[in-house]
Amino acid sequence: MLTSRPGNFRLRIARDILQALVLPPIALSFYTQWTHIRLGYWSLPAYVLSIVLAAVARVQYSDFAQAREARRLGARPIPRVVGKWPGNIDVMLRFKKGFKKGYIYEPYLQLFEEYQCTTLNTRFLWTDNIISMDQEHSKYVLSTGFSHFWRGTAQKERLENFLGDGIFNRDEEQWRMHRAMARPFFARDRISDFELFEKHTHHTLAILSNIASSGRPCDVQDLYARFTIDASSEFLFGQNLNTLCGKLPVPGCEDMSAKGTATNDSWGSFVQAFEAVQQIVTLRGRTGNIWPLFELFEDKTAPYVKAINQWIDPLVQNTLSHKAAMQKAGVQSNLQDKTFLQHLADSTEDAGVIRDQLLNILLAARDTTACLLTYVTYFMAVYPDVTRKLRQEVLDNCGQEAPTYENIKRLRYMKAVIDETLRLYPPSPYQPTPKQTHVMYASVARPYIPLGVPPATTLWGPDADEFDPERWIDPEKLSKFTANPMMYAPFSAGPRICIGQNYAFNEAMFFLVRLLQRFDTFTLATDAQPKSSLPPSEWKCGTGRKAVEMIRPEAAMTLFISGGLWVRLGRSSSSM
Ligand code: HEM
Repeated sequence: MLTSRPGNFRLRIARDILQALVLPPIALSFYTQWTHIRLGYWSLPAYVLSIVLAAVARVQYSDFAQAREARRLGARPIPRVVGKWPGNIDVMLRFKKGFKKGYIYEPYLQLFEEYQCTTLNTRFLWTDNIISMDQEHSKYVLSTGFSHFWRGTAQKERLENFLGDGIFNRDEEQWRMHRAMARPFFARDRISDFELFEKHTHHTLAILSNIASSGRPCDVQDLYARFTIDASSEFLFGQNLNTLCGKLPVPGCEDMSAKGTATNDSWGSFVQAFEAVQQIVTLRGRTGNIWPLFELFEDKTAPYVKAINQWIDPLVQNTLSHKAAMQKAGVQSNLQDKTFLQHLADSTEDAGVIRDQLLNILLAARDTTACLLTYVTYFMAVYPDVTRKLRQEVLDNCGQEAPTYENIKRLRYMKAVIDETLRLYPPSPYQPTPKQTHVMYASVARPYIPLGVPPATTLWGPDADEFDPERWIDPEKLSKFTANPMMYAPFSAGPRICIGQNYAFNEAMFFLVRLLQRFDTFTLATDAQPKSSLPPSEWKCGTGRKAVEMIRPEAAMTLFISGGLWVRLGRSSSSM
């Protein structure tokens, strides 16, 4: 049931090329033979013309069919981007440059502003691609109209080698099965296992204290990723990956990885590969459905996936060996005593499936919560008043003790800081969701656009791009969100809503309590930041967050800070 792999991307592009470039000349050749027309010198131009005419006819027919369908459904067509060059190639090139040099989401924002709308069809190379930051649209795609949408073949083609059979890359039966299998492991008693959080938090803080006492800066983005992967691997797979024990990036001399920094050891190789492959699949998405043309002779993800597998396969093998040993010994354990990985192994012997699901969950659990903690730390560094207020709340409610579930529920200001951070920097900003059945949305990338642009201002008010945790406390400010909850959905919505949301909140809040009990100042260490990752000076002339940003936010499947977040931590005198 689990192993039906989507088609090979080379076969698909070969079929497309055949349809576009070979079939029209063949049809013309049959026609000329049948009608005994001799083309002579005109053969070549006629064949070329047949290709062009067939392409035009295909596009015209698709437009006609869409318009007819829109009339039938009483739908309003989505405005199309009209570039200067055929196939909107000029806009594509502008996007490429914008994503490389500009501020995050800028290419999308510019288009929305140019066309004065919140949903647009970019129609690169005559292929519909809908981008939207419209809340009603999101609600329909993710929730009320869920059954009309799916991940679809295009996404699977892009991600197959990386995420394969995992939950993010599957639809319908396979997705339902993954979700049903994972759900019991996120029940409240399991996700409130604070002993586990304490163990990994303690380890992380010991490292931070050691670095802080020497006055050195630390790339907390890298450290938080180690913390989240160690905690979640033990929580879900019963195995501590112990990445916190590895070598740490050294300020000023560390190589930049695709996202942050990476050490030159086994963990570093995994990180390099894990992040590089995310960049490649993001680029594939931005290139449109012709991306296989650039990978005809090599699947660019292949070497990285190989490196990831080398790191992850021992985990899978351990699980299968454990299962075999249990079976041999005739031991039957119930669900309550199993880890998620053991439960998964009970349903399949296929090491590939186990590996894929493992990787999907690690991606979900590592990068997202690490991103949240990284951006909260960024804001604590930029706004010392926020840090002071957070710390006071922590000391008032928890003193120097490890927080309990009940303590955490009372930390209203901390929850507001987290919500505000997720509003400005949603760790998982895109959820490509193409249509499955007849609806008037062809395919949807759903960028969250929380910045200072007109639509965001219309939703959140004139201070939309400002970091203001009071937005989540002050009743008048909060009423904006309560009247329209879809304007804030960092965990997505509908049947595919994040399954780890409460785990993430518990983990992040637990960690922040312990962090603030020990440290009271956070200072950005731009001297340690790799130079190429600093925000370009021209950003200062921009608007909204771009003008004030002291780091460079970027997105490749998940959000991150280019080059990492380097900070110096000041130890509180009242700490343990
Ligand atoms: C701040 C932290 C987190 C954020 C912002 C977040 C956000 C999201 C979003 C937006 C989705 C939908 C993605 C899509 O449809 O493509 C999602 C799905 C998911 N998340 Fe999270 N997530 C977080 C933490 C976690 C953690 C810690 C775990 C597990 C330990 C987790 C597990 C999952 C899983 C398994 C899915 C797939 C659900 C499905 O397709 O049915 N997430 N998350």
